[in-house]
Amino acid sequence: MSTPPVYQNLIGGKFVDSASGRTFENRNPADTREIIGIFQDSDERDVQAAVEAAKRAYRYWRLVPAPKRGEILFKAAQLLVERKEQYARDMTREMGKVLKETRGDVQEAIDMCFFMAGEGRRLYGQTTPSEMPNKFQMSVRQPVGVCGLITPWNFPMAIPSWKILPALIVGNTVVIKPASDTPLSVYNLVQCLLDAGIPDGVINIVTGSGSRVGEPLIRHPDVQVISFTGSTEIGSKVARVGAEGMKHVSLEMGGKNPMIVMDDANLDLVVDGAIWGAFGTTGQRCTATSRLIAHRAIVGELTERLADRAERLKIGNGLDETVEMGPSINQSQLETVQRYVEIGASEGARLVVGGRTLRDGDYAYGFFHQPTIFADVQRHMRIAQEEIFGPVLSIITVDSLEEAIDVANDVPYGLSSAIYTRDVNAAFRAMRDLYTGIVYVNAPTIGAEIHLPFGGTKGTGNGHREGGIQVLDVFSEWKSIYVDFSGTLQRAQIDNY
Ligand SMILES: NC(=O)C1=CN([C@@H]2O[C@H](COP(=O)(O)OP(=O)(O)OC[C@H]3O[C@@H](n4cnc5c(N)ncnc54)[C@H](OP(=O)(O)O)[C@@H]3O)[C@@H](O)[C@H]2O)C=CC1
Ligand SMILES: O=C(O)CCC(=O)C(=O)O
Repeated sequence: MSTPPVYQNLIGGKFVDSASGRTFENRNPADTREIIGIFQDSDERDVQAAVEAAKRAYRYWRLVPAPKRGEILFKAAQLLVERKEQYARDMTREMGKVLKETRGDVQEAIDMCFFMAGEGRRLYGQTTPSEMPNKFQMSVRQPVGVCGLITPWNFPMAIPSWKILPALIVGNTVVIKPASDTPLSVYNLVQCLLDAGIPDGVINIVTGSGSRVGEPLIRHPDVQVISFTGSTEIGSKVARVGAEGMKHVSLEMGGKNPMIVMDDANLDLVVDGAIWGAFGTTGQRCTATSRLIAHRAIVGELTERLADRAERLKIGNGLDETVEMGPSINQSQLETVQRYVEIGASEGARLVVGGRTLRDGDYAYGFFHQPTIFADVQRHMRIAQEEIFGPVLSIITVDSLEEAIDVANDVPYGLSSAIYTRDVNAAFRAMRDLYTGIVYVNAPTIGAEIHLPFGGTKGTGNGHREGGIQVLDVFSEWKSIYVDFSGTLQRAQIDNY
């Protein structure tokens, strides 16, 4: 076997070893015998050096005209296009999802890069008329400073791009801590930005554990913005620390996404949508369809058809183009799936298909689990309330649209939802009443596009959005500017206040 490549931290434009000299391995979740790379096991000292570098670079980068920053991003997007296939293959090896999906992940980074490049020529502010004669006023966005970005493993390039690119276009500098399961995709993205001409210190990468790298990063007094995607447990910690330091904090923490299927729905569409919504990316999307809320009139036929399709899904190494579902990301995630399967059975849900870990033959060295469907699930069971982040779909039966919407909203999360119906009135009522950040009509809960806001209500986040121009609010401050060109002290101004 060839020696795995070694990746160093990127600090101030230089690739350097961690202060401790320690490293860790990144292995392929479909075949853990394969080491993807050796990465730096960093600590607080490396975070300190990276934040200092980002702080120095900020003095220069914030003054680079935004259209120039946009040109660099545009060039990076072109490089990503050229390297897309290689990066998708790297991502499948480090994360496990199938090639079609990793190509989509890189494509999202490309889209975000072009989108934010264009923002370099907009970054629109406002002008308003003044209450005074001879006075002009406007509001402009200004950068905030050093941004600390903490990213998950399920969208190893897309999610980092949703954070890095808006931060940079506004004029901030960044320190990113990638998920330890998928750091390579962040290196690939950043390499394109470096090759496109991003100056030293504007982007810094520090790899290592959440506790030794993530924590010091969020606590660092010179980090003004924290953008985090991951678990609710860590997200709430980030929020608490951020509040103490009066930082901008943006959190995206998952979902328990419902797909409502009414009795008039096109079941061919539903079966396709539910299979990819639930089992695409092995269920490891925060937008994954994890609850199917089906009308009693069609639930029997739908359950049978879904079970048949799920049973025939080809599971394996995502580099094989015929494979449809890859492994879970790691042993702990696989154990979570197993635990929830046991919980579902013990709660009295009916296991329709799947439910087992795959260990034989080609599966022996990976974290594979069968696509699993439970029927007769009651709305308050744990498998209907808690995010599993694995290939498990719960089917809940309802008798009306009102009940379906009530069940759909009755969870602690509010990221994405879907309704399948041919009744335009039902569709509009669902669009109005589903309390989620994203609603799909006759499409599954996955597949967001980057130029609309992405994020959710309730426990999904803290009110911010990634994607769309709304993401710029996380990475900027508004400054209102008043220019008085009368040459005198205007009386009305004094009298008014
Ligand atoms: N909303 C989403 O898209 C995602 C949701 N999840 C949810 O989270 C669950 C667990 O996944 P997991 O990867 O463990 O999620 P985590 O929240 O632990 O990890 C997300 C990121 O936070 C980092 N991190 C971990 N601990 C800390 C800390 N104390 N301070 C700062 N940063 C930290 C991680 O680093 P490191 O990788 O080094 O641990 C990683 O980069 C999943 O089952 C799923 O429910 C997970 C991923 C994405
Ligand atoms: O499929 C989507 O809508 C995007 C999903 C996503 O970004 C996520 O699961 O974190």
